[in-house]
Formats: sequence, structure tokens, C-alpha cells
Amino acid sequence: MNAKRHVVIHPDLPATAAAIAARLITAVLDAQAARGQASIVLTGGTLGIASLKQVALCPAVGSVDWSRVNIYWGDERFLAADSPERNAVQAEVLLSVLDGHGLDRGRVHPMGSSDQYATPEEAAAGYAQLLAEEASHEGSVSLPIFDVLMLGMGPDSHVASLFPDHVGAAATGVNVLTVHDSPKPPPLRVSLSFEAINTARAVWLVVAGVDKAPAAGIVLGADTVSRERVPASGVSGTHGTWWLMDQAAAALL
Ligand SMILES: O=C1O[C@H](COP(=O)(O)O)[C@@H](O)[C@H](O)[C@H]1O
Repeated sequence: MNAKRHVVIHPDLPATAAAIAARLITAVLDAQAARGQASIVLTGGTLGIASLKQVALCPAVGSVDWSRVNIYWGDERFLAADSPERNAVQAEVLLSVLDGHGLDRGRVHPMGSSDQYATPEEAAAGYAQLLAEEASHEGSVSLPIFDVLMLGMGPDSHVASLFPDHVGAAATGVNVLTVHDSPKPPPLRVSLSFEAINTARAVWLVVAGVDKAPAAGIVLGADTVSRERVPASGVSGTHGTWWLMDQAAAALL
């Protein structure tokens, strides 16, 4: 068992989403108290978006200075910027509320879309460059300090757009990569790599639903699992890794 791995189990998806929202607000406040700003990496997915909705509804949302929060994404579908399938578009359920709390849209950094870039490769290169520029403002090299990096997990154990036995899960030496022929539609995607994800201080896997139980059981039950075969086993935060789950997803732990 990884000493820095924490498993927190909530009764159901709504309770998990509300708890994640409260935890995210607290983490942002703590980061701002320590460093003056906070950087968070958002995910798409069922629980990921439900959690963002709960942040918007949380009474404590106004306690954060949202003008000092940098927002990134762990993966994105390479589609038109206004496609409802894009994680960044789905996150508008929160971002539009945060506009009323001083959110600085200049600090919101979605991955590139198909109307900005001709190919996902160009979008990936553009995001890698953006990350490097943001890192340089912080005195870091190539990647900003991510205080919290959220990841959903698919039933197949994919995280971000790193799919089992797929090229992205085998990639090394890059921070941002492209996926063609994604096993889950849409086929073209852009994703942070394992190397980039694993620089985050805290990695949160947000996982709900009985369909996730087999993959969660494998990752949390086995000492050694190949990250290429089971991508969720290959992510960790430098300060800790939190599995924030509902009881259904935890059924086989
Ligand atoms: O394709 C994706 O799926 C995962 C998980 O989605 P879920 O609906 O099964 O929770 C998500 O984390 C990822 O960001 C997204 O691109």
C-alpha cells in the first residue's frame, strides 16, 4: 500500500460530489494562504462535472479569491470550442458562476480546440508551450505547480485520456500528448502525460458508480500493476494521492 495514498468513501454520488466541492474550496484557500495563488487541474466525467456543480452551489464559494486561481485541464476532446462534449464547455456550469466571484478568465486555460488548431498535435504543442510560459512566471521549469489535479476514471481504468494499452499510456518525455482512435469517443483527444500529472502536489481520483468497482479494486488491491495496462495505477501526487469515491465504486475494495 502506498503510504501517501488515501481512500475516502462517501455514501453515494451526490454526497461524494458535495464532499469533493468542499475539499476543493478548502484546498484552494490553503494554497492561496501558502503561496498567494492556487492552481487546479479540472477533469471531465460524470462525478468530475457533478463536483464542479457542487462548488458553484457551495455556500463557501464566495470565501475564495477566484481572481487568484489558475485553472487547467487534464485532458480534452479535440472538437470545436463550443462542443458540449468538451470538458471545458461542461465546466462552464461552474466558471460562469465564478465570473460573479471575480474569476480572472485570463487564468483559465482550456486545451486547444479544433477551430483553433488544424491538428491535435498542434493543440498539444500549444498547451505544452502555455504550461511552460505559466511555469516561467512561477520560476518553475516546463510545468506550473499544480496544487490539486483532479482525474475521473473510466470503467476501463483510463485517467485523463490515457487509455489501457494505448499509445498515450506508453508515452515518455512529453508533458502533453495526443490520442488518435480513442477507445472512448470522440477519437481525437489531447491529454497530460503521466509525467506531467505526477508533478502535481495532490492528485485526486474522483470515482463513482458500480461500473468503476472492478478497476478500483484492481488498482487499490494490488501491490504492482502496470500503468500501461491499468492507467489509474500510474498516477500519484508528490504530497499524496486521494481516492474520493462513493460506496458503489468501492464495492470491491
Ligand atoms: O473521457 C473521459 O472520461 C473520464 C471518466 O468519465 P466518466 O463519465 O466515466 O466519469 C474523464 O475523467 C475524462 O476527463 C474524460 O475525458
